[in-house]
Amino acid sequence: MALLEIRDLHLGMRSFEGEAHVLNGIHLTVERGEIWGIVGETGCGKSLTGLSISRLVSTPPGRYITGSISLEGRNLLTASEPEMQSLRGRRIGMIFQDPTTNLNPAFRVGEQIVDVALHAGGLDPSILGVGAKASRSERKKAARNLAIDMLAKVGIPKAGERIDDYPHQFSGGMRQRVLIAMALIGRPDLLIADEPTTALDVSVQAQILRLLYDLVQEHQLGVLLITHNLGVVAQICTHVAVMYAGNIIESGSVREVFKNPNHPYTTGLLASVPTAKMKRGELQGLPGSVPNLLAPPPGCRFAPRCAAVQPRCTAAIPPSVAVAAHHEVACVLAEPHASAAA
Ligand SMILES: Nc1ncnc2c1ncn2[C@@H]1O[C@H](COP(=O)(O)OP(=O)(O)OP(=O)(O)O)[C@@H](O)[C@H]1O
Repeated sequence: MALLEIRDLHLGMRSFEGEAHVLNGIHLTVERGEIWGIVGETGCGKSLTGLSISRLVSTPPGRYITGSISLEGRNLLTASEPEMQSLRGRRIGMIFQDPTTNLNPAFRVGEQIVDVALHAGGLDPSILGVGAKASRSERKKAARNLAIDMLAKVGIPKAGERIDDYPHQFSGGMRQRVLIAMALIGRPDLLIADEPTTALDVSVQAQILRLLYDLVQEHQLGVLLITHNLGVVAQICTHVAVMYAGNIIESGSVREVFKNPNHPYTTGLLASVPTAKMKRGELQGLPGSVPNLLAPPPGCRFAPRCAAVQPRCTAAIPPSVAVAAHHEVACVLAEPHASAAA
């Protein structure tokens, strides 16, 4: 059974201007030990996919959500709110972009991480390693020790002392490490990391990504890494899902998709990445912009920007077809490759 299985996920949002169909039939399967890079231009639905899995899309503005999201067979869309709360504290870990807004400046780092450890320990006593009859002070002590261990594990030097500092006494990279420690303290099976290193300088970014990679090797969790950075995906992800205007238009193993991109959007996205070897003026951008999701174009939503558009592209959304093992593409251009692969 897959760790995470998303089938035909649709999400609608209501705003002052009208109703936007922001996720438009997402399919995704994540196994343990896989790190999926979710990429695509701004506004294509990456964050809302992550928030839908943890069921954190508030209603309103969320209007409807249909399809299924299964965590080892349990459909999260039909789970009760208390069940979701315990899943979020234990089996699903989340890291968001900005460490300054996700730590409360008024409380010591230790108090915040110990709270998370106590919550996780309440859901699964084995996490704290104390018996069911342990007193509150014994549980608190175990939670503090666990918090210090986790902080040390994510590379906070002198964790036993730093745990009593306030967030403003930590650098941006260290605050992000604290958030990673918090997300991992419940030993999650699935980690959703939404641009976890965007606000950090490149050397800290590299350290944190290395840490994530090592943790996946050690604990065999599944990760969804939402990012704009295709270089990061090439470095640490095993798989990639390319999103465009609410759909996954190409997905598969990083090696296969990056070596042999089939969808014109993926090709354009890869051509937009600057490299040190490029000559001045050689960098290509993608012409046009993501469509307004209040009134998306008919058929393939990329058609108005596509240089290879054909009349049938606007008739219906092309189905996703396998063009090789671990490589699927939703584009009419991929159909001949699909028959050849079959
Ligand atoms: N609360 C909301 N109300 C209405 N529409 C929303 C709301 N939140 C997001 N959207 C719309 O949903 C679409 C997808 O948003 P989402 O945040 O998932 O994009 P994203 O791919 O993560 O973008 P970015 O890379 O900029 O974070 C966007 O068009 C956005 O305008």
